[in-house]
This record gives sequence, C-alpha cells and structure tokens, in this order.
Amino acid sequence: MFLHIPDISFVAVGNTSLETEDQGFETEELSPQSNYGSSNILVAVRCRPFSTKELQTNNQSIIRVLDANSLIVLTGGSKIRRNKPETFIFDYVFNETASQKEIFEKSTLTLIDGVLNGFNSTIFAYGATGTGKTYTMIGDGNSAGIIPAAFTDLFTKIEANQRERTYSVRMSYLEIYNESLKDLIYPSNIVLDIREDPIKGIIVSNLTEYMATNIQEVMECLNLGNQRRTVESNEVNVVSSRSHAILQIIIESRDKASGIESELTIGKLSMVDLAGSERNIMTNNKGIRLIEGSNINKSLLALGNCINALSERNERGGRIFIPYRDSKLTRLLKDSLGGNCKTVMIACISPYFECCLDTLNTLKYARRAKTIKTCIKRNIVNTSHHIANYTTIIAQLRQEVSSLKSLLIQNKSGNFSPVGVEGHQIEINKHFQAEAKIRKKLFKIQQWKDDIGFILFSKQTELNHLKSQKERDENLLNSLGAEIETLTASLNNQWIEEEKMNIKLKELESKRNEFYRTWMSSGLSESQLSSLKIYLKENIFSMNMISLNKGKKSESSFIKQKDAYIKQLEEQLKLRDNIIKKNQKILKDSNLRASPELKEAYEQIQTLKEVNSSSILTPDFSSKPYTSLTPGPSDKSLIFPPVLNSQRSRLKRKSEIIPPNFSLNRPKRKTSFESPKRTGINFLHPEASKMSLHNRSLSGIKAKAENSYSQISIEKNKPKSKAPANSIADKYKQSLYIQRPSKYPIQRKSRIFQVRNYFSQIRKVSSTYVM
Ligand SMILES: Nc1ncnc2c1ncn2[C@@H]1O[C@H](COP(=O)(O)OP(=O)(O)OP(=O)(O)O)[C@@H](O)[C@H]1O
Repeated sequence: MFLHIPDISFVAVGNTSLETEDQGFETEELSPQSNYGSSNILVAVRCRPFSTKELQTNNQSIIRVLDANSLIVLTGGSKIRRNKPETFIFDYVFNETASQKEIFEKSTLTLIDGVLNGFNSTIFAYGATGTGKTYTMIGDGNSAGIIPAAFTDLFTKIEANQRERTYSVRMSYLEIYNESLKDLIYPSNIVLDIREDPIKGIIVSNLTEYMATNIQEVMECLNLGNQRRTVESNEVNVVSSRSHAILQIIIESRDKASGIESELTIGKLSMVDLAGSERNIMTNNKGIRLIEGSNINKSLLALGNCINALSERNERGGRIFIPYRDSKLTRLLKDSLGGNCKTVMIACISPYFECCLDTLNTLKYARRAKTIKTCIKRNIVNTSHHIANYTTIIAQLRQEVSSLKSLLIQNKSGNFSPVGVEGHQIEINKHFQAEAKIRKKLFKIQQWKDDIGFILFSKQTELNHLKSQKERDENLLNSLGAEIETLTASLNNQWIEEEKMNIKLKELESKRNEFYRTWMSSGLSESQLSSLKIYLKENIFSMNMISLNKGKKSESSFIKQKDAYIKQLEEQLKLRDNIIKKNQKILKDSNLRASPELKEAYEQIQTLKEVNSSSILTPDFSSKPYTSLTPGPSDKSLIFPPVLNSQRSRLKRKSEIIPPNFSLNRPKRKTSFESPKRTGINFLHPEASKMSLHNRSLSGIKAKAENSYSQISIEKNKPKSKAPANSIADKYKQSLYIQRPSKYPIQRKSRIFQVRNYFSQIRKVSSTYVM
C-alpha cells in the first residue's frame, strides 16, 4: 500500500540541532542506556579486488592493509609523482577478501539496535567510480550488500519484539540525478523539493512513503527502485550509477503495555549509495554522460567541502560556515553529517595503480570525515492521549475485560454457544428471508385488491346507471350483477388471504424478541452479543425500508389509476354536455318541444350533476370485506375503489369529516344566512356544525354592528339551487358588500376579515367533500 505523504522528514526526527547549537557540545560517547551523546563519524575503508580487465594489465596492488584499522597506499605508480607511501588509520579497514557479511556486521549491525530504540543513523558509501560502492551497499545476485542485510536484521528484531511493542515501518527511496530529485518507489512528474523544518529537520516534499509490513515488501521496493535508477556504462565501470541514491526507513514503535500515556520512539535509518567521482581521462565520457559526470563531481565536491568545514570546526572550534546549501546531496545529508545522527562512512577504494589519485583523495576525505562529530538524541515523543479519548480507551478496556471474563466463565462451565456468532447470524438471515417472503405476498395481495376494486367500482357505477334507466336491458343487468358477484368473491378471498398473511407476519415479528433470550442463554460474550444486536437491528431496519418503499409504490400507482379514471369520467361528462347543448339548440332552432322522456333524462342528468358538485361518498372498502352487493344507502351514491392500508391514515381525517351514514339527498334549502345547508354542502359532520356555530356568531356580530355604528348588509339572495358547491362560496363573497363606510375602519376591516375567513372555510370543507 502506498501512502503519499507530502512532507517527509528526512534523516532527522525530533529536535534537529542547528549549526550554532552544536558548539561546545560535550564529546561523550553514547552509552546504550543514555538518550543523548555525541559521536564521531565511523569510517571504514574497503578495498575491492582487481577487475578482470585490470588483472590483464597490472596486478600489483597499491594498497597494503596493515591491520584491521590501518593501510598504506604505495605510491610510485606511473602517474603519481610521489615517492613516499602514505599511511591511513580508520575505524575499520577491509581488504579485497572481506565478505559482505563481515562489512555489514562491523559497520552497520550496531546501528540497527539504535534505530529500533529511536536514534537516527546514516550509512553511506563514498569513493571514485567503479570502486565497489553499489556492490557494498546493495550487492549483486550472489551476495547481498548492506541494505538488504540491514532489512533482514531489522525485521528479525521487530518480529522478536512484537509481543512487547507495536511497530510501524515506512520506507522511501529517491535518487539525485543531475541535481533533481526523483522518487524511485513511486515515480511521478511531481517535483520533489527539499525543505528545512525547525522541528522535523530536513524534509522532502511530495516523496512517497511505503508502509511495509514484512521483509519481502521492502525487498520488492528496493529492487523496483534499483531497476529505476539511472545507470550507464563507462570505461571504468560497465554498470556505473549516474545518480546518488538515498533509501530511508522510518521505524515507529510503542510499548504495548503503555496505557493512557505512551512513549513513541521514532528511529530512522538512511542508506546512501553515492555516484562515484569521475575523472574524464579515466571514464572517457562524452555528451550527456559528461554533464552527468560534472553534476556528480559538483555534488561530491560540495560534500567534500562540507566534510572539510565540519572537520575544521571540530579541530579549531568556533563558528565555521558549512556550505550545505551548495548541492542537493549536502542539503539532504546535513543531519547525517552535522546533526542528530549516528553516521557510518564506507570509503571504497581500488587497488589498481591507475586509480591511485582517486584512492588518495577518497582516503583523505575519509580521514577528515573521521574527525567530524555528530550529536545524537533519542527521538521519543510522549503521546499522552487527549482527555476526550479516555472514555473510548476505558470503554475498550472494559469491553476487553468483559469478553475475557465471559471467556473464563465459558471455560469453567463449558457452556459454549452451540452455534456461535455465525450460526446465530444464519438464523437471523433465515428469519428475515421468511419475513420478506410474507411481505412480498402481502404486497401482491394489496395490488390484486386494488385492481379488483377498480374494476368493481366501474362495474358498479355501470350497474347503478343501468338501474336508473326506465327501459333497462335486464340481460346486461344480470350479467353485470354476476360479474360483480365474481369480483366481490375474489376480493373476499384476497381479504381472507391477507388476513392469514398478516397473522403469520405478526408471529414472525414477535419471534424477533426471542432471539435476545436465546443469545443470553447461549453464553455469548458482550462483544458477540452487541455485534448480533447490531446485525438484528440492521435487518429490522432494512425490512422496514422494504415495507415503506412498497407502500409508497402502491400508493402512487393507486393515485395514478384514480387520476386516470377521473380524467376519463370528466371527458365523458364534457362529451355528454356538448351533445345535450347541441340537441337543445336543434330543438330551439326548429321550435320543437322536448318530449317528456327527454325532459326526464335532462332532469336526471341535472340531478347527477348536482350530486357530483356537492359531495361524493368514499366508503373505506379496505376496512372490511364486502358482504353484499348493496351499493350504498342511496342509488345516487358514488362508490370509490378500496383504499390502501398506507392511505388509511391520510383518509382517516377525511372519513372523520364524512359521517358514517351520510346521505346524499339534497338538503332542504333555507334562505337565512345562518343555515349551513344553503351552500349545498351537507353540514351534518361535526366540522360542519362548527362552521354553523361560527356562522351564527358571525351573524351575531353582524347584528351588533347593524345596531351600533355600521351597517353590513349581505345580500340574502339565495344561490341558484343547481350551482356547484365551489362557486356558491364565491357568489356569496361577491354579494357581500358594506353599504356605509364605518367610522372605525380597523374594526370594520376585522369584521370583513372574519366574514372572508368564513367563506374560505366553507370552501375548504366543500373541497374536502368533493374529491
Ligand atoms: N568487494 C568486491 N568483490 C567483488 N567484486 C566487486 C567488489 N567491489 C566491486 N566489485 C565489482 O566491481 C564492479 C564495480 O563495482 P560498483 O558498480 O559497485 O562500483 P561503484 O563504485 O558503484 O561505481 P559507480 O560509482 O560508477 O556506480 C562491479 O562489477 C562489482 O561487482
């Protein structure tokens, strides 16, 4: 997994010692117990064996390794105008026979423990081209170099300590090629930039860190990075590195036993494989290789200058400027050379006489580097958890304790749950599958009922119409009656089926509670119980969602069907009215009188019109099954299709408004203002009587007003008897006028408002009745 971290602290962590702060630092060696100390750069020299090419010309080595710490460079080779052999002393000197393992154990092994304890360490290989830097750091196919060996040791130690501590390992790998930084693990076009942070130290922005969990992952990253590294061949080395490669591994660890307050140690290990210094006479480079070589030399020169300045400062003391900013390499290695870091330098040299000058230069720089002192500090961050986290920590610990307790009880009593959590989950699944099945059936029944209800409604309307005719087709009447009977029977069956399903569903719903009791007695732990409870709740929630969605679906389809039916009826009515108008016009134009039958038909239509405009009965067929085919208390009643359960609550309000034995017989009209029935609306309902009361109080106000100071007269012309209910209210409103302006306009206004309000309420009631 790649973790892209924009700012990566490079080499140093914690308080990076600044140049000025380093002055006068006590030069004491770091003991394993102490958190602070100073340390000289450890310098080891490794001399590589002759290459096959070199062996062919001159196999006389210019290097004489005297012992484990010293060597002599023999001079007098053809290109060296010096006669005196020069002796060098270092921390370690390895001859050409030294194995990779030996190099690692002596130079790097001690650093690993330090890194795991929160110290920063750097190990870098320095030397001319072809001297064995890459071989030492990375190795070849046959023998692993320092980097893979360090990884192996690191992960072995992490695994060994994993019972006591938790570790996190992050890794980054970059190269400096022609003075620009490149991410070797996760290459991209994003510019990597070096920044300096007073707390974090050197930072490479936009560099990717790889979160490694095992040695294999780290090795894969290393190999991937090595393949991406820029290499070319020159006269001296067939596979010459054209860039400086820096691999960094950050290890954070924490004691597992720590409670609310814990110590986080952060150690860093940086391993650097530098490109070799080049003399053009030796490499014979041209073009781009020449530019690369000059950039390599420039950065190595800057590194040399820094080493010189640092060693001078250590020898002479005082404030000496260290030119870290001269190259990217020295900027990145700033902490490794003069900051909070334990550093190891492996100087690689060649035994070949032609390379004598390079060898001497390398050894001189290495000698200088040996005098450089770095101050080392253990990177420990005290992470005391925020007070807000305490409750979570306590809850977690409590849960742990209770689960351990229940485990103990189980072990003692041997009362294990026979099915386990997964078994209980399967039971829950089965249960809700059965519930879902019944809900599906119920939904289907509801749809059936809707459909049959609609057909029944239209058939019944047709039957009523037929019955109202004088000359009726008895055959049609009978067949319609038979159809209605079959439909009713089928609807009744659906009702019975629905009832059965509802009982089953209720049984299943009550079983939900039984789950808890079973779990409690099956010896499950607290955490297992809570996870099962959550699982059950999730299932109940999704079950409710299914019901809700289905209810919505059926409701909308019901409304759509109803709308379509109303539209159809309206169109039929329009057509009928047009025909009547045309017929009447023909009769009038031809001075003809309508026959008594036609007159009667017109009257019948007129009556139906009034019924439509006044109110429509909406019996709730869904509340109980049909028992007979009797359409209702009156032949003029219009029966609406059955109502869905989901609509009941909505319609409940309306059914409250409509009295149970509501008669559609036209009410007797009264001319007085007080009569609520004059609007053509039946006011038998409590709401209507309220309106009537209100109406009476208004008339009281009116009477008072007449007596006192203003005269409000309401035209008492009764509305045209056959006017539709909706328009009646409007007509009253129009006929209401104030004859004389009041002396008290505010009072007058409020009265007008009251009267207006009354009419708006009338309209509200009338619109509720007329669906
Ligand atoms: N100690 C050694 N034992 C055996 N072979 C070695 C040893 N050191 C170096 N070599 C061989 O020498 C050759 C050059 O080594 P290497 O590529 O490591 O040099 P380098 O210093 O990294 O060069 P450059 O700076 O050009 O990248 C390689 O073929 C390598 O296998």
